[in-house]
Amino acid sequence: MNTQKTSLDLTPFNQCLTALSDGAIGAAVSGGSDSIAMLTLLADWCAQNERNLFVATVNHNLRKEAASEAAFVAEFCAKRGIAHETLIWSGWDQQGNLQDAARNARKHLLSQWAKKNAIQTIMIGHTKDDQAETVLMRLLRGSGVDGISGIFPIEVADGLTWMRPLLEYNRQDLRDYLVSINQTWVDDPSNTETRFDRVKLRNILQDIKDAGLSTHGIMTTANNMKRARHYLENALSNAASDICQVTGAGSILIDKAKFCVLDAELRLRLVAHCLKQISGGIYPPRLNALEMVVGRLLSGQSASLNGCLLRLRVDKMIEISREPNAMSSQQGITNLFDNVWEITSAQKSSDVIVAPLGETGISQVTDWRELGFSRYALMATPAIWRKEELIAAPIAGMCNGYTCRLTWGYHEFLTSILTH
Ligand SMILES: Nc1ncnc2c1ncn2[C@@H]1O[C@H](COP(=O)(O)OP(=O)(O)OP(=O)(O)O)[C@@H](O)[C@H]1O
Repeated sequence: MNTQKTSLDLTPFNQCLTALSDGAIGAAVSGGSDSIAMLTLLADWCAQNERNLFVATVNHNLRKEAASEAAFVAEFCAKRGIAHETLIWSGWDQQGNLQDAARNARKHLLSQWAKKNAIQTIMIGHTKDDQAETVLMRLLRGSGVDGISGIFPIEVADGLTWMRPLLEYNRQDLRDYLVSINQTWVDDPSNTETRFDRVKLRNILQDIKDAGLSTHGIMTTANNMKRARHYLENALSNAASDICQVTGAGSILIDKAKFCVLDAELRLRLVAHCLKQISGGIYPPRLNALEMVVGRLLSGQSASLNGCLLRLRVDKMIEISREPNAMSSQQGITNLFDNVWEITSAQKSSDVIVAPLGETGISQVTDWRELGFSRYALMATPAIWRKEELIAAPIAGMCNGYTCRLTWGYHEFLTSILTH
């Protein structure tokens, strides 16, 4: 246990860390007060518990001060002998919501960094204030039970554990603590830019507090919703084990007759979970898009969402499969393909391209019908190409020295329904 004398009650922090598994710990640190407070506490905890700590700062390349903020974190780490890396994002295409795009990119960069350093758990500095802002924002957007249950102290996504050890702390208390130990931080000017919804809500929450009202009820609501969410996830897990099958071609089959009589909430959840599983997406689809897709399925029509195709087959099964045009091709056989396929080969393979089999590929494969997989599912399985020439399509039965394995199956599909 951390025994350092501070004005801060370390019980919630230490309690959260009891759930840590072995191995290296990563921390996402922007240089702001929340993540610097987290880093300060973590550095002490890791030193006392002889654990390896790695720190990353994402430079979103959106403000000129970002490089000096990353340097501030790097300097903090250098003084303490902690490994630090700055991860640079240069990918905003000026489309959609900038804050959402930056958050998604950050999560992706942090995941890659963690995998490179064999980090199992990434610490994030979200606080009670972030929780209140998030719940309010989701209320305004019309979220369901999951959204209103807010952010979780521990979450598993993209093969990693994301931990928020400061979720029980107020930002002001963390700042007071930093001041008390003479630790500075950097203030990100975009945290006060009122063009962002989150900043508007932050100011509204402050007005509520200034008016003498407590915002604590927001946390209570979030916790009540978490309980309801837990119940719904269990119900979904039971329903999915009854009506779903996972195919070896990476698609999921749902018995349409049973789907139609399923509770409306469970129908939405089931489709969302299938999409998340198949596309490897970190974020679930938006509720209104999901409702539209479920409506189409109930009336026997096909739909497309989150890079997946949903269609009714002649055998009255709904099949959800990946869409080939949503998958990126890959030079050589290096990482997982489309996040889910593991490909191996005995021969040198740096000159080949891995891309979905697609229309062009499947027309060159004989006997695929005998394998029992649908054409749509097979077209979204990996194929090995040399220029335009198809070399192998292992799942479609054309191996030529290559093997291909789906990294998830029925068991993973069911267990990942239960998020906590
Ligand atoms: N640029 C970044 N690099 C690394 N981690 C980041 C970055 N931005 C945010 N994070 C992580 O996500 C958490 C929540 O981010 P958010 O944007 O809500 O920041 P915040 O509430 O202003 O926190 P902070 O005061 O630490 O910047 C941060 O505490 C930190 O752990």
